[in-house]
Amino acid sequence: MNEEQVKVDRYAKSRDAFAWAKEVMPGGVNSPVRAFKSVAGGGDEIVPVTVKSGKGAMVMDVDGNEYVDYVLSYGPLILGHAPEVVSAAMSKVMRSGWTFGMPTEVETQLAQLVTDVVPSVDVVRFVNSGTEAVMSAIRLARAATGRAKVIKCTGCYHGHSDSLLVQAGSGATTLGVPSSPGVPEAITQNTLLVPFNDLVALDAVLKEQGDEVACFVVEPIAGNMGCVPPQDDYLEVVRELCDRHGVLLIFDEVMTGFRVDLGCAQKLYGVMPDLTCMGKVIGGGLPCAAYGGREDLMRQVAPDGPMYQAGTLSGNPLAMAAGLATLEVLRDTDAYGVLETQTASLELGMKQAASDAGVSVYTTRVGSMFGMFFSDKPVYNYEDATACRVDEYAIFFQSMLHQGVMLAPSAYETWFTSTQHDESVINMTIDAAAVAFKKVAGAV
Ligand SMILES: Cc1ncc(COP(=O)(O)O)c(C=O)c1O
Ligand SMILES: N[C@H](C=O)CCC(=O)O
Repeated sequence: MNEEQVKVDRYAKSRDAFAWAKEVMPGGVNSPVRAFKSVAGGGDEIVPVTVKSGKGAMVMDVDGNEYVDYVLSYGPLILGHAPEVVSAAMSKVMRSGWTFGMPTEVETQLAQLVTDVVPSVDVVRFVNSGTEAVMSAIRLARAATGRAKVIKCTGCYHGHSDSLLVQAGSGATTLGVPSSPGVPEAITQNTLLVPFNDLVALDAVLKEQGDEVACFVVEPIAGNMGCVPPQDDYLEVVRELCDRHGVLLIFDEVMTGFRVDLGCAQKLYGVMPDLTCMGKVIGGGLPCAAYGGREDLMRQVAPDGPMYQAGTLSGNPLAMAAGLATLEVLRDTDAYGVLETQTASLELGMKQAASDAGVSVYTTRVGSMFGMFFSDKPVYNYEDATACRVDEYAIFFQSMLHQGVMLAPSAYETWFTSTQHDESVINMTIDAAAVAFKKVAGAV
């Protein structure tokens, strides 16, 4: 599509849909990043695309435009949109009732699979969102240690619970709201911050306040300031430092869990946390998350123990069935091999296209998590990530959108691929990127 065709409004129905949405929802959305605010400065007047349907690697909007999707609902859809096997599993549940507030066999089946494949998880509790999973794991860490303080990394995002909404990544960075009004200082004063990938800073905080710290919570691969993998032996040394100070280590694997390996990032890197938070892929695209870990810790959760945590829809049969069907495919097929090959060729193609256009980018990748920073330098932490040229990302995003490639509407989100992102859609993406990089080069 050329520039003139783009000007003929191919987003007319999305524009109308969004105008209506804005009247009745804050910003017209139910999660801030969806509002396209941080990519509005790319030269064109754009509105968030309103989606009608999705199949495989593609999403379709209300105007009938099709896009190769690298958002994938921010990670859950590792098998692509509407895979038959997941839809069949959900249909079965739909015929026999989908919430009871009583135990069902499907939740135990999913719990069994999770505890079988995630090395550090002996016992698991299902909840409805990643936010709840991390909030509950921290409550458990505080209950188990009798300590109040929590250490988190700048730029890591652990959901929107009050005590963790401090220098958080994702939408909080995108919108320039490092911490939100409405969170009293009394709540965040127990949250200590260190940069990701910085062992010296963690060591220093632990030496000073370690005996007051309940846990260090970290994304093993940071995915909410773009995709930032851990350096060399970062996670191993983190484990040692936590042990030295009696501090529990919580891996927030809401994004990485079942995405980078069936055994999650902990298996990939061979470092075992005390508690693990899971979300996204574990529910196959339905609202579902979980926290789990060492038996002695998890037995402190009510009703086995005193740490209270509950949920009306927790372990919801529809979500359990979708999650179980998804994880079974991941366990029984070469899904991770396919994802690795396809995403490696995406990375290679993007680097080449950028270099051909003379645009400097720094790419990162772990399996099907991909990051591309408009930067001359490597990105190891939040400071590096926020120094990138986000204005160039906005131009790139808009050009990709017009050419039928849906990227996250923020420079600080990870790109995801699915098993359905085959050679043809990857090649189409790389061709579009060649045009988009030229547009960036022309604009600067
Ligand atoms: C690493 C991480 N933790 C926690 C969350 C919060 O999960 P949710 O949005 O399901 O509450 C997210 C994503 O939003 C995430 O990426
Ligand atoms: N980065 C967030 C989760 O991983 C994106 C989801 C959201 O905030 O809507």
